[in-house]
Amino acid sequence: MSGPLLRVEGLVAGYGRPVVGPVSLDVAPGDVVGLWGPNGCGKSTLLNAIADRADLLAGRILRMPGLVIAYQAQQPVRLPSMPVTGRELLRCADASLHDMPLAIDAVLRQRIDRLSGGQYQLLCVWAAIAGRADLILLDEPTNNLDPTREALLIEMLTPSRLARRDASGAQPRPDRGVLVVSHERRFLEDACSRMIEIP
Ligand SMILES: Nc1ncnc2c1ncn2[C@@H]1O[C@H](COP(=O)(O)OP(=O)(O)OP(=O)(O)O)[C@@H](O)[C@H]1O
Repeated sequence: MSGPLLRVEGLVAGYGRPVVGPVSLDVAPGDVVGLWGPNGCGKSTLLNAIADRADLLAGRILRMPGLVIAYQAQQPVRLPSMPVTGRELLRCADASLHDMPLAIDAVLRQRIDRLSGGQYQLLCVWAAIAGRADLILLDEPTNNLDPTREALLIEMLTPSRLARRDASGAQPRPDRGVLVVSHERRFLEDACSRMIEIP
């Protein structure tokens, strides 16, 4: 693979009217890129535009041909009644159970509507990270997480954990990228290879 997974050039995005931009950035294989900025500056809107959920009002978004994107929303949808287990949720997301942290393994048999906010958040992040996506978009993934689980999330985002293995299973390849939004600057400094500030 050569070239970036994603290239954003002079992007202005919004909902009928512009709320963010112009912004330019690249996400290359192996990158974990943080988007930081104050509440309301348009971080989620930028992710939404990349995931085709907001209006692209100027500029352009170039995606590697065949790029598979996983998108973790700021508030993962959870209805009052969802009689689905953690394991079934991961199966729907085509997420691997390989190398899964114990904290996630512990909730696999439970119904997702009975998980705590932090348990559900971490499960959803794993569903995005451990699936087949080449580019993973995470919006405020630390929501509801205690310090232990936040440290676990940082570990889940290390390049060696994100890398896919080749056919022999031996050689991890840095062929995936992550774009992560947070208003927590310290988390991004610890988790990301690079940060971009949205004014
Ligand atoms: N669906 C929508 N329709 C219209 N305006 C919206 C919509 N979603 C967000 N906005 C507006 O876009 C602006 C940017 O919101 P956005 O959620 O992208 O900011 P953010 O930087 O992610 O904020 P936060 O840190 O609080 O999550 C805000 O003024 C918000 O009111």
